[in-house]
Amino acid sequence: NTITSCCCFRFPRMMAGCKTFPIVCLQLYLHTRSMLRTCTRMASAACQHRVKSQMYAVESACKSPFYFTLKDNVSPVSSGTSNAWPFLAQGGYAHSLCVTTSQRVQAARLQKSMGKELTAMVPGIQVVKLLSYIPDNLHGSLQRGFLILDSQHHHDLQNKLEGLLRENQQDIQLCTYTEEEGRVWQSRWEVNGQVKEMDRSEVVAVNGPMPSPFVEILRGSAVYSSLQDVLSVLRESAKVIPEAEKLLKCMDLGNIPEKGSHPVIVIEGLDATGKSTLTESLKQHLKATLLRSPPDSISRWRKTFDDETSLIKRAYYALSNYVAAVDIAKASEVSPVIVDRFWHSTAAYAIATEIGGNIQNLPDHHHVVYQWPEDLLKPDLVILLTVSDEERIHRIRKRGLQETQEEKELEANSMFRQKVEEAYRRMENPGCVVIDAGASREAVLKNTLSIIKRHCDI
Ligand SMILES: Nc1ncnc2c1ncn2[C@@H]1O[C@H](COP(=O)(O)OP(=O)(O)OP(=O)(O)O)[C@@H](O)[C@H]1O
Ligand SMILES: Nc1ccn([C@@H]2O[C@H](COP(=O)(O)O)[C@@H](O)[C@H]2O)c(=O)n1
Repeated sequence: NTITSCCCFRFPRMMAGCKTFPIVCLQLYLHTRSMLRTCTRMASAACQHRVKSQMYAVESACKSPFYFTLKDNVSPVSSGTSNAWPFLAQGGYAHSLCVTTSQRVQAARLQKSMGKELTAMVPGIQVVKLLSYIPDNLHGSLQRGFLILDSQHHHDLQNKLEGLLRENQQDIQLCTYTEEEGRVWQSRWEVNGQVKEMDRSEVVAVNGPMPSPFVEILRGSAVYSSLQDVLSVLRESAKVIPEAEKLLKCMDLGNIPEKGSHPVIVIEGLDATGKSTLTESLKQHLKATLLRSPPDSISRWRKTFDDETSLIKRAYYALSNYVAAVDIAKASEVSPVIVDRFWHSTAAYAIATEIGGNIQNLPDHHHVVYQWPEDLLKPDLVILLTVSDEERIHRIRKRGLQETQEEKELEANSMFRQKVEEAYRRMENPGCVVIDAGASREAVLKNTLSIIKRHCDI
């Protein structure tokens, strides 16, 4: 950046009036371009190699992550190190695949497609999320990937992984882990004409940091904290997703819209907790305007973004709240506004999807991911509807609509539901007022109206 700014701004000013100015400028430009290319190549090459302090974190379904690092990285007195590898029991193998490209949209899309490919590769293998990073530069060094657990040592798996490496040799790093007499070795593979084992290093299990890197990377990769963050991801996405370009054109990038004098009330909750039923009734009772996020103006692209990586999908939903805020602001000048889902839905689902395992793995209370973005119109009241799992599933079945993939997952995965609801409960500024929506429609409406009266000037 410094070189470019010097070339484009400072240098021309210094040279103004000089006859050779255009030639010098061109030479400087070409030189700068070649230097930048060399830098990019060096950075990419550095990514392909091991860095001594590199740490790996493996997501675990029911516990905190499993961490390991190169043995050279661990001081002999460092506590908590052990080499009990849960994955390598009985002569099994494990492989790690990390995406090394630094372009985040490209990296996220490659990771998603690799995840799909790996899961379908060989029956019986297990694929879990893995992060590789350097502790004092987590965001700058982060590489996402997978640990592939092959307890039965399938012969064709290694060939298939080599195929993947060959196809994506500039963008991924492949390592294999084997255990020999209680010591675990990491072999790094590289394409050099053919796929070759480049080097072998001993790795050891170590204690990990709190909060875990899976929590630390949530902000900016699934939970956004400003419109600028969202736009930067969508602008990068627009190079490969035409719908992102169209979406950006819908965004009015003027000032932050200000709420009118009437109250804005958001209704949140898991699917089939009764949000649509309640919001329709509130609309009638309060003579309110009913809006939803995503708003109709951008919902035609929802399916495209639902099929995208978390980074891009969540950017779509985050943006949809900013787009909805413009309508909410206008409507609240003339009547109360009821909003069916808003920011809390975007954040709660993103957190619960990204954080594997159980509720204990969620970011602690008051974490930054639970905070309302400062540049987003703030509602006066957020109500969270909760019902028991049995009742909710009963309502889904009775409703008889076709379920989305996410709804199917929600139905199948009780832990996921609990994490979404707990994330909702941890939201702050504004937090949620929780209503038991398991009662009759009339009782839920009555209870909600009395809470609205208490909190808002209605
Ligand atoms: N209090 C209630 N008691 C019994 N059934 C209810 C109640 N509220 C809503 N229902 C029924 O439960 C089903 C789901 O309700 P609704 O569509 O309002 O939920 P929702 O939260 O908007 O769902 P989604 O988020 O999936 O759109 C509907 O068939 C609705 O008629
Ligand atoms: N503001 C929002 C609204 C929705 N989502 C995502 O959509 C899913 C549910 O939408 P329904 O139309 O079925 O209510 C929800 O699970 C979120 O993933 C969002 O992120 N932000």
